[in-house]
Amino acid sequence: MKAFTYQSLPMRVIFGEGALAGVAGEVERLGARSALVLCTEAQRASAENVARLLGQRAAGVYDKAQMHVPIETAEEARHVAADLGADCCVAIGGGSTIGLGKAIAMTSELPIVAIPTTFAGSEMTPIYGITEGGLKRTGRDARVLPASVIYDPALTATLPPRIAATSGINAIAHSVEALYAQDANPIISLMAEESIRALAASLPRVVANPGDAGAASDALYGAWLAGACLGAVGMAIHHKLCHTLGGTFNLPHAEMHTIVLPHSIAYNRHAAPEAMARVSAALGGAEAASGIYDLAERLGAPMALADIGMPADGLARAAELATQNPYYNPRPIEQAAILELLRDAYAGRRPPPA
Ligand SMILES: NC(=O)C1=CN([C@@H]2O[C@H](COP(=O)(O)OP(=O)(O)OC[C@H]3O[C@@H](n4cnc5c(N)ncnc54)[C@H](OP(=O)(O)O)[C@@H]3O)[C@@H](O)[C@H]2O)C=CC1
Ligand SMILES: O=C(O)/C=C\C(=O)CC(=O)O
Repeated sequence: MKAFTYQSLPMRVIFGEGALAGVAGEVERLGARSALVLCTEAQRASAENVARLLGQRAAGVYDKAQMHVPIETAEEARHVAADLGADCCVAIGGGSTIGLGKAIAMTSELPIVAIPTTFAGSEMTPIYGITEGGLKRTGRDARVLPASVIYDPALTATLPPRIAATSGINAIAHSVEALYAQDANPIISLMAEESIRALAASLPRVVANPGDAGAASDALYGAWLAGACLGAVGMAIHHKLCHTLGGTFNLPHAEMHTIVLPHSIAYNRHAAPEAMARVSAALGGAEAASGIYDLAERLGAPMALADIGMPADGLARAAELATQNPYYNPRPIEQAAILELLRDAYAGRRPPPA
């Protein structure tokens, strides 16, 4: 086995049906006494329930979390936390809400208790993303890694099937890229393959029956593993493309990942054969690129960038931006080939056989 480094991330995880009831204990364990509860407007009722569970340890609720964390929202939330004298944030929601908690932690070092309600996996990473002037800036900062994560499958039960499907494939994308990461290692690759297997097997059950607690639990387990992979190793062309498309064209995050992933895999299919074999094994033998495409289609996910608001005349610009300061990738990043990838994703074409 080749030499590698592996560093586990310092956090505590509670997983299971009813785990939400432990939120006050997690805040207390951090030594915090005044938690700002973060959410989106639509999930305010969930946040107010968390505040009730926190009792005297609740400082208030801030309900303006938004996708891609606009800097204006981040700065307003930072002021609210300071004005309330918050000494902790509790983020209940998807990656947008957890991302807001990270933006507050970046400048205040307030610890985060993350309560994910999608499969995005942000709770497991020290990665932040903040959007300013139409460009999304991402980076790694130990201060933004949540101190505690509460996974309660009941909280994903209200996810609309389309969101559950695409958020699950967002998680699969983390694991796919972890398998061919420049700093890939056997431990994370084991987690990545298991993550893809668990998600590919459970997402059809979640979409068919959102109330299936066992399916939700299996999907959340897969998302946890995927998030841990994303937090532990570097990403490649697929995540670079999605950050470019998300930040510059403000496309819906999980749908964008779902549409682009099969094409990113196809781009790398001959440059990372071992990774492709592990994706295929996790899919039960299907070829990696077309297997992910077929899974997404079976889940009823959108399959074309054209259908989620990508302007046709933006493709060349996207290819140009995505190839500036590119992430590591197993295959060399060539702008013309990336533009072809984006055109296939724009049209929603099924990747050709390997
Ligand atoms: N830093 C990191 O490591 C990572 C960051 N991200 C970031 O996170 C964001 C994407 O995360 P994602 O979770 O996909 O997006 P959101 O948090 O925006 O959630 C996606 C959608 O799901 C809805 N939703 C969430 N939870 C529920 C629920 N329990 N019931 C019903 N609807 C629900 C939201 O509705 P509503 O908005 O109305 O609440 C929203 O419409 C992006 O900004 C991305 O960049 C993603 C992965 C990793
Ligand atoms: O954009 C961020 O907040 C940082 C990372 C991610 O979104 C990972 C991903 O693209 O799913």
